[in-house]
Amino acid sequence: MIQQIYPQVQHNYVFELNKDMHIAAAHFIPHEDAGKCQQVHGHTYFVNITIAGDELDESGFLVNFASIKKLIHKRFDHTLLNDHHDLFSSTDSNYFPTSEGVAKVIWEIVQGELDKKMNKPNCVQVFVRETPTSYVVYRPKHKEGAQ
Ligand SMILES: Nc1nc2c(c(=O)[nH]1)N=C([C@H](O)[C@H](O)COP(=O)(O)OP(=O)(O)OP(=O)(O)O)CN2
Ligand SMILES: [Zn+2]
Repeated sequence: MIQQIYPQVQHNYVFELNKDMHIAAAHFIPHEDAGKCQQVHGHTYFVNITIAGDELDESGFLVNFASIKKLIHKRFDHTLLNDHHDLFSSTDSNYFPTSEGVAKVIWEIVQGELDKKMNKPNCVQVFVRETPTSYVVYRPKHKEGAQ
C-alpha cells in the first residue's frame, strides 16, 4: 500500500484512528458535462477513513479496523459503482458516483455502523483519491454536542 499524505481534520476527541484501503471499481458519470467520464472506466480508489471518539469498546478498540474494511471494501471492490442502485442514482446528481458522491456514501455507511456502537465513535473525515491528480474530502457538518 502506497503511503499517502492526506488532510488532517480538527477535532477535540482523545482517540483518532485511520483506516486506509484500495478499492478497484468501475463507474461512469451519467451527465454530458462529464465528457469522457460518461463512458464506463475504472479506478483504483484510495480511501482513508478517519474515526474519532472519547471511549473505547469492550475490546479496547475505538472500532475494529477490520470491520471498517469489511464494511466498505467488501461492498465496493470489483463492482460497477453505478450498479449500487440503493446508494447511487442515474438521475439525481446528489447521488451520482462521483468522487464527492462516493465519499459521502462511504461516510453514511460508516457512520450508520458506528451509531450502533455503545462507545459512540464518529466518522469525522472520508478521503477519496480517484486518480493520481484528483481527490475529494468529505467532512460531516458538526452535530449538536459534537467535538
Ligand atoms: N469534481 C469532480 N470532477 C470530476 C470527477 C469527479 O468525481 N468529481 N470525475 C471525473 C472522472 O471520473 C475521471 O475519472 C477523473 O477525472 P480527471 O481527474 O480529470 O482525470 P485525468 O486523469 O484525465 O486528469 P489529469 O489532469 O490528466 O491527471 C472527472 N471530473
Ligand atoms: Zn472516473
